[in-house]
Amino acid sequence: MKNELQQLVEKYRPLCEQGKLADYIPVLGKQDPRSLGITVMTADGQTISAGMCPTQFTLQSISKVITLILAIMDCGEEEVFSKVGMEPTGDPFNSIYKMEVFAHTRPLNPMINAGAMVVSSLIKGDSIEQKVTRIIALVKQLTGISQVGVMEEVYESELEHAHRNRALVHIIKEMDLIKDVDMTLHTYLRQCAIRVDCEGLAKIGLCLAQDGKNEMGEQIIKPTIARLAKTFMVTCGMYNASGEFAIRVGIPAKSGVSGGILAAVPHKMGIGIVGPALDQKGNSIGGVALLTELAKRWNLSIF
Ligand SMILES: NC(=O)CC[C@H](N)C(=O)O
Repeated sequence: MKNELQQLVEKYRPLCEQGKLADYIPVLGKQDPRSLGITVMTADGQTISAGMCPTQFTLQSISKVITLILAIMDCGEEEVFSKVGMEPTGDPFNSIYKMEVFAHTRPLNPMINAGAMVVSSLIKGDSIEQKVTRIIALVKQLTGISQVGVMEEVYESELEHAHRNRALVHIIKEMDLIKDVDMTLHTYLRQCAIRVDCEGLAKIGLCLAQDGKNEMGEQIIKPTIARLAKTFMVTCGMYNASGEFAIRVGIPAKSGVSGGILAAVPHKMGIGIVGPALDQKGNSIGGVALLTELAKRWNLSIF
């Protein structure tokens, strides 16, 4: 298995040169575009890693899955879904288009930036710090990494250029979906800058794959919430490439502009990938290719 993974990483590493770093967050533009790595953690207890990847990277949009889980734990499904919908948009993650043109009363889903900011505002805590500490606590519990924290450099870098997210947070304020604009924006940007590694992502994936039970068999997330998270990953997890990804790969997955991909193969394995060079829709170009071939070889599609 290790050799096979290593060969696949080597096969797709050259493809990374065709991708582009997410330089709209300047610090992310400094990553090595040729790095690509993967960790697979199986339900029967094996952990296999291959490739070369940054030892640590930020969750970015992958954090949207974690905060959705936490907000539902905190407030319940009913309250969360009174403020954010369940439908894919078919638009880029930071698009303002549908928020405006169709005068929706709430963002279409929790995996786009507007929806994720509404979700972050629902997390219990009286300050940015309290909310983010609770998000980090869940990430620690899920990944088993004790050193989880915010990569301040990435947070600062994004904050300086967060014009579109500032626009979106004001739109959701106007819709009366959040109370505090600054608290919401900063909580969201800090959750995006939480540091993880490939193994951590694979662990989160395995926990979701096992209906909320971690590798020790402890129930960390209720099965109903784990199911909900996986369903959103299938319908909206890969931005406006989610349809094609479901057909070609067929695994619940969530990507981030750091090049990370979190994937959960029900009852089989969790997969963590990072490859910072992105395709046009913002997904890791090498990571998606790697996962596509892996899904075929190992027959991983849930469909
Ligand atoms: N797709 C992403 O990973 C986007 C996350 C990023 N922090 C942003 O809001 O733009």
